[in-house]
Amino acid sequence: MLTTNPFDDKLKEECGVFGVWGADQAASLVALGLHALQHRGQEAAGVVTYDGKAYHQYRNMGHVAGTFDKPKVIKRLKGGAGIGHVRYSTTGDTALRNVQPLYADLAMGGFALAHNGNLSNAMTLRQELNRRGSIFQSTSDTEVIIHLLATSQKDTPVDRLTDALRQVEGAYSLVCLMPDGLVACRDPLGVRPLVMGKLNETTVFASETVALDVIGATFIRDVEPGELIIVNDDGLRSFRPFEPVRARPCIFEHVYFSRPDSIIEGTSVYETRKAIGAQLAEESPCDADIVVPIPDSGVPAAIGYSQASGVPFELGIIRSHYVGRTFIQPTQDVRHLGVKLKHNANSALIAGKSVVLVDDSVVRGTTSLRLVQMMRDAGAREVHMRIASPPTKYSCFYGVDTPKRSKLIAAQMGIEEMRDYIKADSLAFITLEGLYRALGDERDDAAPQRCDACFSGNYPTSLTDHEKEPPEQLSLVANK
Ligand SMILES: O=P(O)(O)OC[C@H]1O[C@H](OP(=O)(O)OP(=O)(O)O)[C@H](O)[C@@H]1O
Ligand SMILES: NC(=O)CC[C@H](N)C(=O)O
Ligand code: SF4
Ligand SMILES: [Mg+2]
Repeated sequence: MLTTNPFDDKLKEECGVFGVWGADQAASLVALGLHALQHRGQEAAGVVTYDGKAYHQYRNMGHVAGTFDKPKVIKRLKGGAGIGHVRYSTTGDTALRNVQPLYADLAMGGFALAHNGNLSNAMTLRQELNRRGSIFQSTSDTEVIIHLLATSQKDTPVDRLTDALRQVEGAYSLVCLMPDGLVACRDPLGVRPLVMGKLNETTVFASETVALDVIGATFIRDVEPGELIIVNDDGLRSFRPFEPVRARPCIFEHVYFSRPDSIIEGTSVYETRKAIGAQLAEESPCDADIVVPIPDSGVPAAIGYSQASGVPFELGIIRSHYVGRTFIQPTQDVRHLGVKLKHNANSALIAGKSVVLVDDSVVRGTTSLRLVQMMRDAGAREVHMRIASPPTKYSCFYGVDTPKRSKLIAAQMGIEEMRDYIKADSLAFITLEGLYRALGDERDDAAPQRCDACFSGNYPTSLTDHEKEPPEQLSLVANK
C-alpha cells in the first residue's frame, strides 16, 4: 500500500532477528530460528542468504510457517550464510516494501540488514538524506542505515557501517550480511537483546536464546551493548566503535516480550517472572481463594504470586491456542474480538470463589475489563487484579508497540479510577522499585540501570523526531 504520507501508520510490537555464518544450508536454520522468534513479530518474515558470490532473498507477509516451511522457498535461498527477520512494524506501514531483511547493492557489494528496535531520529535523517538525493524504497526507519552506509566516506565496510550507526539514535539490535562477513551489532545502550551461539562450526546470532535451542546451538554469550561483531571464514572479531555509556536494556523484555524459556542477561525469563510475582505478592497481598493467571504471559508471575502467598494456583481461565496475541491485533474492535475468542472461564472452578487474577501488564485495559467481567459471569464472589509491572504510562520509541499516550489507560486514570473502570474489587500494580528488586537490583534513580521509560517516562536517548513541533514533525511519530 502506497500512502501519500509514508509515515502515517499505527505502531505495533516487536521484531526478531536471526543470522548464521558457516552452515551447510543457512536458509533451513534461519527458518527454524525465525519460527522460534515468531512471538516477536507476526506481520511479515524474510530471509536473505549469501553463497559466496550472490545474495538470494525471499520476503512475505504473514507468519514464518506458510512461507519458510516450503522446500522450494528454502531451495532458492542458497548459501552457508543467512539472516532473517520477523516483523512487527514500529515505523512504516505493514507492506512488502518494509519487510526485512532490507537489501541493497552498494558500491562495496551487497548489503542485507535485519533490525530489531526503532530509531528515534529516523525521520530527521531521512529528510536530510532526501535533500542529498537519496531515493528511499521503503517507509521503515531501518532504511536510513543503508543510505548512511552507502554515502559514508569511510574506507572499509565495517567503518562505513560504524559511521552510519554513530549518526542514528534509538534502539538497534542488528544482523547484517555483507562481503566482509556476518555482522551483529547492539546499540550502545543495549536496549534490545541479541545473543550469540555456536552449532559445530556455525556461528549463530539471535534475538533470544530460544532460537538457539530450536536448532540445537549452544549459547555462547550476549552481544554486549555497543559491541559490533564480524564473523567470516577467518574467524570472529569484536569491535567497540561507540563512546561507552551505561547500558539500559529494556525491562519490559523480562516482563512480557521474551519467551519464558529464554535466558536474557544471564537470567531465566521464567524465573524472573516468578520472582516478579513473588515481589507483587509481598507488596500487594490478597486474601483470595485462588490465584488465576491470565494466559499466556501472566502465568509465571501468577505461579510466583501463588508460591509466595500460599494462595493456591488454579487455571481459572483457559486459552485457545488458535488465537494470536491480542496486544498486536490491528484495531481495537479486533482486539476485543481477540480477547473473547482467546480466553474462556473455567466456570466449574470459579463459581463461588474469591479470585485474584494476575497479569503481566495493562496497556489499554481491554483484557482486564473483559476478564474481570468473565470471572463475574462465571460466578466469582470477588475478583481482585494484580499486575506484574508498574502502570504503563508512556509510549515506547524503541521498537515496541505501546499505543499513543491517550490510549494507555494508566496515562489517563489513577489506580482507583482504573479499578472502577475494570470493575475489580481491588487492583494493584508492582512498584518500579519492586520490579527492579525482582530482577536483583536496587533502582538507581539518578541513573537507572535499565530502560523503564514506559513506566517512568525516563527515556535513555533523545527523541529527536518526536520532539519536533508539528508540522515539521511528520506523522512518523504522530501516533504517539
Ligand atoms: O490492557 P490490554 O490492552 O488488554 O493489554 C494488556 C494485555 O496484552 C498482553 O497480552 P496478550 O493477550 O497480547 O498476549 P499473551 O497471550 O502473550 O499474554 C498482556 O499480557 C496483557 O494481558
Ligand atoms: N519492532 C521492530 O523491532 C521493528 C523494526 C523496524 N523499526 C521496523 O519497523 O521495521
Ligand atoms: S520504553 Fe518500555 S518497552 Fe520501550 S524499551 Fe523502554 S522499557 Fe522497553
Ligand atoms: Mg496477556
